[in-house]
Amino acid sequence: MTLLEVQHVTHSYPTSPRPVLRDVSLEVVAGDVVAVVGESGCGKTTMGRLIAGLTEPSQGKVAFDGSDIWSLKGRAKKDWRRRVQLVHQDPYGSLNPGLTLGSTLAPGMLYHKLATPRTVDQAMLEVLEQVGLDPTKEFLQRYPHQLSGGQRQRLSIARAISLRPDLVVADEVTSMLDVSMRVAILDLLLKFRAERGIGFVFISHDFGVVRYFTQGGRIAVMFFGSIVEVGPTDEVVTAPKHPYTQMLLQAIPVPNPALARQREAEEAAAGGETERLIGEPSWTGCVFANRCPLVQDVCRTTPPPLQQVKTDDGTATQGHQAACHFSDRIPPLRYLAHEGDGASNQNGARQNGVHESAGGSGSHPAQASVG
Ligand SMILES: Nc1ncnc2c1ncn2[C@@H]1O[C@H](COP(=O)(O)OP(=O)(O)OP(=O)(O)O)[C@@H](O)[C@H]1O
Repeated sequence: MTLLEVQHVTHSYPTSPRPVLRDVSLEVVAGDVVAVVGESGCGKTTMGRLIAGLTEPSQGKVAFDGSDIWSLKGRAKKDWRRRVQLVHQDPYGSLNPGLTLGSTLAPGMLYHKLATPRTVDQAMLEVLEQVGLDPTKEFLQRYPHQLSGGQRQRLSIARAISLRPDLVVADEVTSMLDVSMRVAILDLLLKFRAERGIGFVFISHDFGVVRYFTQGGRIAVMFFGSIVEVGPTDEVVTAPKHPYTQMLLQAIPVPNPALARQREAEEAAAGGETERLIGEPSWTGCVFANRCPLVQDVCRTTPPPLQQVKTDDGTATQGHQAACHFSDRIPPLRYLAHEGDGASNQNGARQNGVHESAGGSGSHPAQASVG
């Protein structure tokens, strides 16, 4: 069942010279996880705010459970407000410093009738326990500044989860945490996904984190307000069909030192990646044309539509789309970030003080960053 539909959304801020989102569409099925990944300023947070109903799109529609969220009224609106929750990048900014933890959690549960004044204390203690915080009445008396960064993020998650949402928009939820906390927070969210079937729109600039969180889900890659590739996580990370996705993946550090040195040498011989990574977007043809290593004349004049990619045997891959005139000519990835990472990834996890459960898959979120 489709829970969320972003349909042809274009969005401009009054002060922005160009739209910050351009004809963006995205679907999230109930219980599914879809990541939006791209470099800083590409429009990810704007997308999250539109989905959470904090910003109204200039054009296009955001629909939840089949209804345009901006047409909802009365009980349906109240219900939608509970069912879609946003967890921010900055737990410091999203929590009221003047409210105790109890006063932070209780009002939402009472307003949505998920607890009564008699049961709310017990309900809050249960939520604290579920997110790994101290489930005691004394803890509920604390203020946000008395918590560590990781505890504050757990509290933000508690506030969202306490309302029993169907969809959580998680916007850069680990970016302000040190590496030792990242995996724990990601695993906590994944636990809620597995146990409660909560769907996620997971926003991050960090492809390593995205790959870890969206196993079995989907990834949408955004470049300057446009989705340039979307598809199942496995396919996008192993066989990207847009040069920008490929660039982001190639930027993930390779844990194997010999491979890393080889890659550096090849990049230096090819003139380096830096020039390409700082090129301005093109506004006439393909948005990526000015940075693209494969650019052709047509790319500078004609924007490529987001369309089904072809697999090697010529069949279209269900749900894997790319906006590139030459997506069938993208060469295979030269270096996969999980290559040769068995022991070295675990060593990296130890060095970084991160527990090892995330290292074995070769997609350790402490090791990869883009943008
Ligand atoms: N309220 C606003 N008013 C005007 N411009 C804005 C506003 N919010 C964001 N922008 C601009 O819109 C563009 C997209 O910003 P957005 O925060 O959505 O991107 P992002 O990918 O989340 O980046 P970051 O990770 O740095 O937050 C940027 O150029 C930004 O400067």
